[in-house]
Amino acid sequence: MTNQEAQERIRELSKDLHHYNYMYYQKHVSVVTDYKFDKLLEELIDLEEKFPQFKKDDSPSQRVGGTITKDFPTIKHRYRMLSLGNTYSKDDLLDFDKRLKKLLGDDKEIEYICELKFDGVSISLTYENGKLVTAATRGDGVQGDDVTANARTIRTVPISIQGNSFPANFEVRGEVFMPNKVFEAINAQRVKEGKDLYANPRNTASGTMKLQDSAEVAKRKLDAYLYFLLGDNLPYKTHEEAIKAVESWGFHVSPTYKRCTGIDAVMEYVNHWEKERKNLPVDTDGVVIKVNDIDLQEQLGFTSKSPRWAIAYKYKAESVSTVLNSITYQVGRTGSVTPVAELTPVQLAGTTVKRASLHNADEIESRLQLHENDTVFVEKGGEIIPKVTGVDLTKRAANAQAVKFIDHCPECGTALVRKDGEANHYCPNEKGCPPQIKGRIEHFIQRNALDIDSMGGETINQLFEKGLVKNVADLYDLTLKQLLSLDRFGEKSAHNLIEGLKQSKSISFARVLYGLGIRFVGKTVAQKLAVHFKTMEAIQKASHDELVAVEDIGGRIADSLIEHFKDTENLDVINRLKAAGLQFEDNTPVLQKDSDKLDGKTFVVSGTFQQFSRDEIKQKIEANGGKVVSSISKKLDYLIAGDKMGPSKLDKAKKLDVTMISEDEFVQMVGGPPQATPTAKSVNPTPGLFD
Ligand SMILES: NC(=O)c1ccc[n+]([C@@H]2O[C@H](COP(=O)([O-])OP(=O)(O)OC[C@H]3O[C@@H](n4cnc5c(N)ncnc54)[C@H](O)[C@@H]3O)[C@@H](O)[C@H]2O)c1
Ligand SMILES: [Zn+2]
Repeated sequence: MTNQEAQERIRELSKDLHHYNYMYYQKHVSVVTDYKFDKLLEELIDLEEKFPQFKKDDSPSQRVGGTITKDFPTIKHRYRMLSLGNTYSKDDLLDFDKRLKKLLGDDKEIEYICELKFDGVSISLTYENGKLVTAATRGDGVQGDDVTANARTIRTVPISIQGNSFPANFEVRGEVFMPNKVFEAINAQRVKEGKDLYANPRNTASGTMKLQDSAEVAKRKLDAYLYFLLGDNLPYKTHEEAIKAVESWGFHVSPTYKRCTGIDAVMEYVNHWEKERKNLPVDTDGVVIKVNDIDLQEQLGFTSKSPRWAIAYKYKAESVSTVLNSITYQVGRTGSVTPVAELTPVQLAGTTVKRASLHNADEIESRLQLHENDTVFVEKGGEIIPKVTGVDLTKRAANAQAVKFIDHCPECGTALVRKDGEANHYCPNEKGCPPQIKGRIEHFIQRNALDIDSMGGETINQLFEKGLVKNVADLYDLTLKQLLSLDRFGEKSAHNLIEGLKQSKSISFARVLYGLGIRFVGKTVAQKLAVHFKTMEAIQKASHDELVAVEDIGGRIADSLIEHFKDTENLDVINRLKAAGLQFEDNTPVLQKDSDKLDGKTFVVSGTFQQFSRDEIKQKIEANGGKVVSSISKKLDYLIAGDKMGPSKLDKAKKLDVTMISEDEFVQMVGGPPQATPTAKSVNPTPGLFD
């Protein structure tokens, strides 16, 4: 390779790697596989070693890959957060062990701690006097994003540590991840909603940690494993002791770590988990091998990017090649079109793979540049949904045609549209496109909406095919006779369905509104709209300004509502549902505002009370302008402590110095029990459930 070629290649590699880093850390998207990324980085490091004159200070080989964003305040790390040297080769592990022995000038077997390498996002948590004060992402290693509010939603991250055997100031580091079960459930829900699938748990976890709304983060049920303790003058001599201490303070430490003396024992651990890791509830992409003795760690020190006393051995994602037979296109409830690769069946990581996700047009035409009958590589992205990762160009026929994304809906023939800035194509034929119509009916009858569980997908199919149901209002015109004309539909099923429809007439307005499937009107939004406007009529009449004045209703939602009500067919459906007797008025009792005495104050209610039920006390707080929250934090104004309050609540409140008041003190604050509420008390049978 000439100097010029090397310079050119280094420039090219640096540019690509910078781009992949940007996409991975900022956009939570893997443009290439980790394996490919690591190989390119290795090539760059290699070239820079041979041609050091072309190595730049800002080369991806010299810096931790992440960056900070402008969406969050920045936190400067007290101790730099580094990356790890990594390898896919077992020989390199032997070299690593040899290198360390040489550096230490001692031939004695080294004691290592092996841990699994969890595939998520790194997090740094700092504690002062046992209280969580900050949580930061790794960022560029020097400073990271302040994601404290989001980290607080992770149930296994203690906000306050029990006991008193911990250092006054310390930092713990670990990995925030999304358990595979949670990831699958989220994707299953997205399928139902006709939305794009998330690619893998790691990117979903990293995207989730960067959400602005921590209530949304809480719903995503992230978890965290901690694996590193830092602080000044800590008493621990080994990494293992430190980890055990971290565990004893109530942090979530994966029990999979193991002390291994000598590299042979390390190899055994690596080999054991290569298969076994597939049974874990979380993705792992390798093993991290750390020198156990902290003195030795200090002797070995760091390079610019990673500690010399640790290395990551990464398992190669299993990949197979197979033939792409065709591409099919699925149209979801919202009209979004998802391409799916139909493959010659092949065995992969224990299952037969026949289909793989292709995401969108860019994936097909730009990233993969698929041609007909290509031989493609398939990997299990995050071990779950198989994914086409690349094309074996050596097997491509000379005359193969490039695949073009369809331009018309495969279901109804309407020209597809793609909105600016969106990756997906949509079929705009909302009213006439069968999967969209059927999808809307499925949405309407689901458990969170009208809850008509006597009706399944197959029934909807038949009703649609026979022309009996074209929209949700048609459901209420169905007759017993029509139902009995359906295949495999007996008396009993027919009666059940009619009964289900009848019962749905008492379902609350908020759920009916949600069931209509208006774009962007999810469960919470529907609830807010129903409570605020009380009637469908009022919502229909509301102006854009009036809509966005409601808490949590943004411009996009308002636009969508206004758009929906402009359509005469939609109005017709609403009117027919009304005529059929469905609820279009909110009848949750009107809360009378007593005063503004508690304006801006937050409360946690815990235990049981003499004069109030918990719901009453909550109503009273709100009626006086206060807000009820569910968890005790430093920022909390008052904890109203009743009888049988949970001891952990009490402890926490004391630790955080939260003001605790009794029921009587609360009554004095607002004056008298609520007038509007009935006398019968609904005592909460399980104290602690509410808070
Ligand atoms: N596919 C892509 O486009 C793309 C782009 C950028 C980076 N990446 C991937 O990310 C890697 C670089 O990321 P990185 O710098 O975080 O390095 P890394 O993933 O190789 O290792 C360091 C990280 O491992 C994590 N970790 C998990 N378990 C751990 C444990 N038990 N002990 C210590 N650390 C543990 C920590 O978060 C730590 O920051 C690349 O090697 C590549 O595989 C992929
Ligand atoms: Zn269509």
